[in-house]
Amino acid sequence: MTSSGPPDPGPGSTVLVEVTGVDKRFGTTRALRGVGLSLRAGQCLGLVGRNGAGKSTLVSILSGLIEPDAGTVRFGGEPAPRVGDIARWREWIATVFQHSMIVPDLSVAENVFLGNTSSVVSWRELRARTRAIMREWGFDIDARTPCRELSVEQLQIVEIARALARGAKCVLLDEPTAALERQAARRLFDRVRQLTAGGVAVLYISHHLEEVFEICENVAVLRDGELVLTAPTASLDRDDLVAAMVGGVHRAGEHRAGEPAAGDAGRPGQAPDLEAAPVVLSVDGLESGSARGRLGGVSLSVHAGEVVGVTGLLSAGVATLGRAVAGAEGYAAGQILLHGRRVPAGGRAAAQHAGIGYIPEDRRAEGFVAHLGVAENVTMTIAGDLSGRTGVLRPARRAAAAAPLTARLSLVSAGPRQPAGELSGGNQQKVTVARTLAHRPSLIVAITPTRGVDVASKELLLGSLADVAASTGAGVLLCSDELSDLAVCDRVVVLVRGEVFTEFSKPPFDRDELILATEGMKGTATNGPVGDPASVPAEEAAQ
Ligand SMILES: Nc1ncnc2c1ncn2[C@@H]1O[C@H](COP(=O)(O)OP(=O)(O)OP(=O)(O)O)[C@@H](O)[C@H]1O
Repeated sequence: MTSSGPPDPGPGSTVLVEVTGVDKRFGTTRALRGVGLSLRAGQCLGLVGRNGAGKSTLVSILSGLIEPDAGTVRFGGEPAPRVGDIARWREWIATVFQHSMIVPDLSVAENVFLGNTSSVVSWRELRARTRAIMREWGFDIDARTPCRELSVEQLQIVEIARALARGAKCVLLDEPTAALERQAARRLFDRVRQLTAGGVAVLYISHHLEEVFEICENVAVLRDGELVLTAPTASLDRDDLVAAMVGGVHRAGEHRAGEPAAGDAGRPGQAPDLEAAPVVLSVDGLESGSARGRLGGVSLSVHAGEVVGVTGLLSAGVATLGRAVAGAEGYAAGQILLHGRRVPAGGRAAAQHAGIGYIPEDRRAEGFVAHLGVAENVTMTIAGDLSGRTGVLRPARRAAAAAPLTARLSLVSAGPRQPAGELSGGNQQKVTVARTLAHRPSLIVAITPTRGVDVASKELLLGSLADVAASTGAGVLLCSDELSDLAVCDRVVVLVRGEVFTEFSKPPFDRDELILATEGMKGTATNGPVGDPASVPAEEAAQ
């Protein structure tokens, strides 16, 4: 099953893109070593690997953004254009990145043909061509709409349409469901099938293995920069994939040597009566008019040692609630009390001072300082304690203080001094989490904390949050639309249109009931609990 070179093209399937022996170094980090793979017409190849395995580096090379140190990229049997000749590169490959490359102030048609027009432009013509593409592929978006008015799903469609307009034969989708709701993710799967049926090759990068099983014919696994497995998805099960990713036999519930298992910390000893524990957080009648999801009078509480999940659809106000409690945004009415004391509204510094740790949704904007080293980021909020009376804080002391936290989250870096901005996306998220854990807050607000984190690290991350709650008596407010995150919670509050719709207070929580509740319906349990990977079909996992 293991192979390091490009897999043999099956009969009748044309190899459109072929990568052989690709190496890429960043300083001392060997991000890719001798990687080879093929993208074939009409096939969807999944690309998976742990955080830092080299997926984004390979995507950047395939997208013509960076040059490999060694190895070749061939399009249709010919050497690829030189790096930088973006126009010719886009005739073969177009990438839909996690962060939208759409210009919000331009219309759909302008974005579809952005950088793809001769100097004399007939907008009428471009609109007509955009309409033709939308029609051909069954996309339903008006070519004249300004992109700022579109949803995340529609923006993705515009990016796919842009790829098709350039005649790209291969489309790379990098974590495409990360910001999509369940139904939108399902529609995306249909579009991927449509693309492959039309002869397009798709490279599908995801941490959601269920998605890979659902839509990819083949899957390639990167581990520490090496391609360790390429195989038909039908010949593997989830455990095989995880084993290839982590490098060893990994069965559900097992963990790597030296890493604490999620189960160890999942709900250690199940604190007998959390309701009787003192109230850490009390949210009272919170109202907000936030454009990202309003709140219409939300009240809830979190007790010491308790992990309370908050979930709902994208616009239900889940992130708004988390951001307001963390002091990252203001609110119109209501109050937030920590240990009975009112927390000033809308000030992150004041909230942190009061004891509220924050794992933000947008780690790039709020989570870490890119040019500072890993250890400096992790210990940023405890620098005063570490330097003690002398006021001198040596890098070695920072590194020693950060080490247990980064090890616990299995953070991959070139060392404690590596700038956080150079880390892979998932490892940047781990820096954010480690920093929050470091200052031992009495309440942790985490918003979609496992987004972009690999499947094995998710367990570690969630386990760490639960462990902190159990061992220090901190409260955790876990705001997430990923149902599998909620398995670690003691209670789950479901928001619908900015109001508390219902509460689940007895784990394990039934995923079907949770889904129904997020849609504003109440049902009867029929299926397995959340967090059981075997029982979470792709549409739920795609949340
Ligand atoms: N510009 C850079 N400078 C230094 N190191 C880098 C740079 N870009 C990537 N790396 C390193 O290369 C390795 C591979 O990173 P890459 O982003 O490709 O991983 P990934 O598989 O995409 O991870 P994730 O799942 O977290 O997004 C990591 O160790 C990362 O720190």
